[in-house]
Amino acid sequence: MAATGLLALRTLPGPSWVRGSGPSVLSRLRDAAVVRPGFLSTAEEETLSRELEPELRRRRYEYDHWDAAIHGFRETEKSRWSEASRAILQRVQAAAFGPGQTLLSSVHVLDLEARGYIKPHVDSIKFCGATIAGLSLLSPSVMRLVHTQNPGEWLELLLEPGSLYILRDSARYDFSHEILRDEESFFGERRIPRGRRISVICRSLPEGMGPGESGQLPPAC
Ligand SMILES: O=C(O)CCC(=O)C(=O)O
Ligand SMILES: [Fe+2]
Ligand SMILES: [Mn+2]
Repeated sequence: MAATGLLALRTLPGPSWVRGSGPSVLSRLRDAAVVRPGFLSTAEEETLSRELEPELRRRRYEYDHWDAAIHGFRETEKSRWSEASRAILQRVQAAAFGPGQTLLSSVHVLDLEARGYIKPHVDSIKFCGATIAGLSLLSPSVMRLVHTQNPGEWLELLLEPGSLYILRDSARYDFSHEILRDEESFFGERRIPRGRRISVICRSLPEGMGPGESGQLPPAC
């Protein structure tokens, strides 16, 4: 029994927080769709949510028109951070971005209420570069990636509080991403009940765009 268990473990096609439609997509996106569970310590999670909470609370949740990608959310673009949070964001930068990549000067903070969700979309290639890196706080959620040309190819990422996800290159350009609504929030067979979730998202600038030009960016990507 033990030997069979070990063998099964060793032949699993990916880590237990990434699932996919098959071994090919899992291995192709191994470095392009990455989840690092426990990236934040509990103290770091608290640092971020304590800093964000008062700013978010001033805003109302939006339940947009039918064609909007995000439902049941409030958000802010934040460029001034406490020293403790800056240290966290620097760790994200070191973990997710290459030395040649410039980041958007403000960080996108998105607060999804428990019944909020994000429909499939690809972030604008005009305003965002090759890499998107997001920290998740408060509630677990499932992010699904679906190949835009071949919907039979998909990945699901289990985003626990304190985790960091990174989407880059093919995962960012060739796949849509979405955050599943509570009724559909399953990671395989496993039900992932959705509560309120805050994400803190860093993005690179499109290649060839200098940091000086980022002042003209729209409020969200
Ligand atoms: O909340 C997230 O982690 C992703 C948000 C997102 O996809 C977006 O704002 O474009
Ligand atoms: Fe997005
Ligand atoms: Mn967006």
